[in-house]
Amino acid sequence: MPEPTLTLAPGESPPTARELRAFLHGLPGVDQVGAEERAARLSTRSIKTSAKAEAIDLAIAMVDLTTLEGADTAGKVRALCAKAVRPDPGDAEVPKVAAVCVYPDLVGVAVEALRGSGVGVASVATSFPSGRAPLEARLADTRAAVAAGASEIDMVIDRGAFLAGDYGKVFGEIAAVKQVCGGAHLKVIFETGELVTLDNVRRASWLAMRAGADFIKTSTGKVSPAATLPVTLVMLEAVRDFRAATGRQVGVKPAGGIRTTKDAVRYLVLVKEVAGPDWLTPEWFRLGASSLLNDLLMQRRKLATGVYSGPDYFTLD
Ligand SMILES: O=C[C@H](O)COP(=O)(O)O
Repeated sequence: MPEPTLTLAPGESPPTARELRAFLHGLPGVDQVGAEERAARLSTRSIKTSAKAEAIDLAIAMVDLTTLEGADTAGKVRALCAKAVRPDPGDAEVPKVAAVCVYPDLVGVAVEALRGSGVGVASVATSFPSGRAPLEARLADTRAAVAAGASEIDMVIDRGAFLAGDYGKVFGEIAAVKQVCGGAHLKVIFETGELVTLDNVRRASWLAMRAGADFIKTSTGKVSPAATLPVTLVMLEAVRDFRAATGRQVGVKPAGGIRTTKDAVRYLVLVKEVAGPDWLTPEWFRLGASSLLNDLLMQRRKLATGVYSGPDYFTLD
């Protein structure tokens, strides 16, 4: 990996567009076949029953429980928040999730419902999911979400600018959003299904981390393909190498299309094998999902009781 010559110290001026391009195109190319093969190999790894129980609880604690529909209501968000704090009303041992993720206008409702619970409130500010709005509008969206109490902001990058090679624009926008985040953590969404190649995923990862991302996130959940194991593998390599180069740890959040316990466990194996156990906590790894939690709860109950409760047992995610 190249030396971290472009890392920004506080107050330091950002790299020029030319420097960024040279840096990002100087990153080693991703061996696409190798990445896919390694992800497939790790995904077949089986884990013992006791380890599976631990993995399920860890996965629950890592969920960003998400609702991002045009039809979302305050009532739906309140119900989701209750579920986030107490995922299984019949079992107080089930951990709470990491955060509830909503549109900016519903942040206040979630903040109120989650007060004192320790569950975070994440908001997809920046004109999610397309990001197609003037920067000022995206910054205003972010400011409003932070002012309403969001502890985490999930921003989308301008994929058009990125694909056109306008890395300076993307860098500047991430840095600007980071600035208005204040104390809120910034997750930067690449929409990897639109980035075409794994080389681009690696470039976007380094670009976002250098611009100040606290987390890098695969997808909005609105574009297919969304999260995949090979894409997440490349992002996990990037955060591992970035920490080795700069000393700063950045989290990873695959999101979109993650629906089963089997999928979740595959991601956890990938985290441990690629980035390492330091990332195996909700502080550094999240699963963005609107309909994963119920499967985790059903599999958890089945492991504990031997009986499969069925999808009707739990309230909707
Ligand atoms: O950020 C999270 C995603 O929007 C969730 O996607 P999903 O509905 O496919 O689980």
